[in-house]
Amino acid sequence: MTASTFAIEGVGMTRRFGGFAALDGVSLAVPHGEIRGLIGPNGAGKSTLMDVLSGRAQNWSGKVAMDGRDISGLGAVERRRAGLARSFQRTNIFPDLTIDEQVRLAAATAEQDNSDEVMAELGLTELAHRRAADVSYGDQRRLDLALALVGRPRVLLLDEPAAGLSMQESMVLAGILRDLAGRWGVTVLLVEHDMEVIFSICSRVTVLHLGKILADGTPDEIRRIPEVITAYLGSSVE
Ligand SMILES: Nc1ncnc2c1ncn2[C@@H]1O[C@H](COP(=O)(O)OP(=O)(O)OP(=O)(O)O)[C@@H](O)[C@H]1O
Repeated sequence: MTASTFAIEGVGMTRRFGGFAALDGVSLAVPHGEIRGLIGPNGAGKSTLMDVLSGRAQNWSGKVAMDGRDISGLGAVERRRAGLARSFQRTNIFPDLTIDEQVRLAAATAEQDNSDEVMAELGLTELAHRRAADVSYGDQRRLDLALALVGRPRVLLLDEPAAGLSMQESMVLAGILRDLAGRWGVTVLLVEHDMEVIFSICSRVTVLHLGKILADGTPDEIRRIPEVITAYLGSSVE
């Protein structure tokens, strides 16, 4: 056990492109075991924030800590070894490799190889020997999630895992994620445009707008904020 209550914490995170601040002094702390939603309109800075937390960003300032340990100086691979995994907005798979090959490849960068367990949890065992290009889009999204989950990371950063899925497929994926995160004790930061997914599995939601935090609260609090209603929920709250 550590003294810190926060599995992942970013303090004063700033990233500029020229004179433009894509991320402008953002601080965010996610307690152990929480599934935190991160929402905001296109260009709000969500992917930039994920880049800074995961170690992919160059030229940023501020601090990132896991369990209270400053990991700001670590690169993406070192952070992954430290238990911080990330999935990407666009599918990150190699079309010509089999599902089994890709999961094992991802496991090579993690501390423990639990490929079989992850494939079973995500319903990929039956498809393990098929090429990624030959399975359905929904299966590919579950493979993306498997690649992030292999090695049982302590913290998982997910960038739109439900993108392109039907409502039903999205809710199934959300259920798998909630169940696994709960059983494995994974802390999750989830960027997702699908509000049904966000509101169904997140205990708190942070709203990012123009590189700053606009609001932070429970799903019930967030769904009453006028900017959120306008951007995501149409004119009615109910
Ligand atoms: N490499 C880059 N060079 C210049 N500007 C960039 C770069 N990457 C991001 N930006 C700008 O930074 C801002 C934040 O982008 P970011 O991708 O983080 O937003 P986002 O909230 O993830 O958006 P989306 O929901 O569309 O993915 C945008 O205005 C974007 O144009």
